[in-house]
Amino acid sequence: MKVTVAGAGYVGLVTSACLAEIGHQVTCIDIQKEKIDLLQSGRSPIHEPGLEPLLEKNLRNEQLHFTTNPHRAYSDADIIFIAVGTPETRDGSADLKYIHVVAHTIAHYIEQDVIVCTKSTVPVGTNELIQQIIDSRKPPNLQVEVVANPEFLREGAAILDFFHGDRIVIGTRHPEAAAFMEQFYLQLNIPIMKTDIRNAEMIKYAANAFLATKISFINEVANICEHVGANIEEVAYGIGQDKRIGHHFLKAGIGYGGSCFPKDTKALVQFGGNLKQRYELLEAAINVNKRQQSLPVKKAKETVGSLHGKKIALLGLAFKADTDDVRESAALTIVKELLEEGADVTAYDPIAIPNTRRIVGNAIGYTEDIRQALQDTDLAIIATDWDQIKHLPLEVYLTKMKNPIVIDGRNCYSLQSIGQYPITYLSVGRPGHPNANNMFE
Ligand SMILES: NC(=O)c1ccc[n+]([C@@H]2O[C@H](COP(=O)([O-])OP(=O)(O)OC[C@H]3O[C@@H](n4cnc5c(N)ncnc54)[C@H](O)[C@@H]3O)[C@@H](O)[C@H]2O)c1
Ligand SMILES: O=c1ccn([C@@H]2O[C@H](COP(=O)(O)OP(=O)(O)O[C@H]3O[C@H](CO)[C@@H](O)[C@H](O)[C@H]3O)[C@@H](O)[C@H]2O)c(=O)[nH]1
Repeated sequence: MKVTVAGAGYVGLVTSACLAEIGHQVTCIDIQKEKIDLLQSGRSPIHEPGLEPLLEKNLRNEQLHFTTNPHRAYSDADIIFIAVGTPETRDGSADLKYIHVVAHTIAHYIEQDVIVCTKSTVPVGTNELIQQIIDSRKPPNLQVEVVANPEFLREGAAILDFFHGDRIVIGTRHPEAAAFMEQFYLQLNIPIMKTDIRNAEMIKYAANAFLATKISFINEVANICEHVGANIEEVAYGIGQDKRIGHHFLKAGIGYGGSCFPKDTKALVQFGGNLKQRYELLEAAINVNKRQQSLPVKKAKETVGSLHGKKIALLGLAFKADTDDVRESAALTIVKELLEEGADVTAYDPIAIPNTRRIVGNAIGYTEDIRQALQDTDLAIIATDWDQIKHLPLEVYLTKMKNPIVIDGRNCYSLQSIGQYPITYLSVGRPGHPNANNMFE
């Protein structure tokens, strides 16, 4: 089948590479020429495990093409996936400007009947708007059916999620389009849920809101654990054993980041606000997350006093391991706060330095050598649970740092192993925190 994917970002590239891999003829279009030039040379603009080999292979065997030419992309497509960005506007709502442009472009260039499938995360009602834009501008003899098909992939595990997702959601009012989509995805052998457009749109926001709330919930519990001398890892395991709760997404830390949870939770709150329907639980989850991202610097000040002139190693910049994405990363909040305190910061990350430098510039130092980052420092803050950090021999903190004080925002080390070294160690929701006390005393 001839498939076109609009947008060569995370979702667009993973969708393009995976659909080519299962035998479709895929054309991926983007408006950024540099991105398309890079992709045509077989290189990926993003770091995603397993993506580059799939891109290379399918480019070579001509299953996959990249273009900036809308006529080439849209005129003879059987199915078009929209995967353009829906970033956050100043008030937190989703900015639909890329969606509007792509809908206009599709209407202008199509030359045959086509299904248009929206993978971008869009507020309820947007797919109906896309349908209206296309219907009012397309050649009158052509039939276009817009389907909501939200994407649930995680960065760092995106290829795995494409082939082994928990479900595929297909939202359409049109039985033939639903049957077409079901057939299209059949070979993936993933449970398919067919529903209407608005339900599909809402499912995506509700899923992200639930997961973000689960993280803020466990972080709240972690903060209480710190003050009563309990251990959040034991507590999370204990509650997760209840099948109704489950073990996933109960890892306490310095909050969620990335391109989705922060943006989609704010969009849902804003969306509710427009309907005069406050979403108070989600507002609280967002506020808890904000506070959580500020915990490392707060703990640093409580431990060493003024940070002015202190030499600090920031270990990890990406919003989570296995990605070079720093969008809404807790590390960026930490950098901002450390700079406000007048600290001298050197950041380590195996792959996210270029993306960070684009935002932060040279206000901090950077290194891909973790030992160099720690050299002669007064304090280290861990912001990402990279394997390189988790597997660092703990002696390195003693041999490299001026003062071995480690504030671990991702609970990278077991208390047992860290306890064998004279390191001042503060993690999230585990004993050893100086504020710990016995509430029953
Ligand atoms: N990143 C994720 O893990 C993820 C997962 C699920 C859903 N989503 C959602 O998918 C959408 C895309 O996310 P992303 O992270 O891939 O975005 P992104 O910002 O990385 O990429 C979007 C791409 O679309 C391109 N684009 C903009 N207008 C275009 C047009 N008219 N024609 C062709 N290309 C155009 C941009 O140049 C950019 O390369 C968003 O709505 C996001 O919320 C993202
Ligand atoms: O127990 C946990 C799990 C995650 N996180 C943090 O939460 C953030 C998001 O992690 P994750 O969900 O793994 O990454 P994303 O790639 O942002 O994926 C989320 O956002 C995507 C975009 O909408 C969805 O498609 C995915 O289903 C959804 O998991 C990261 O900062 C993690 O460090 C925690 O702090 N504790």
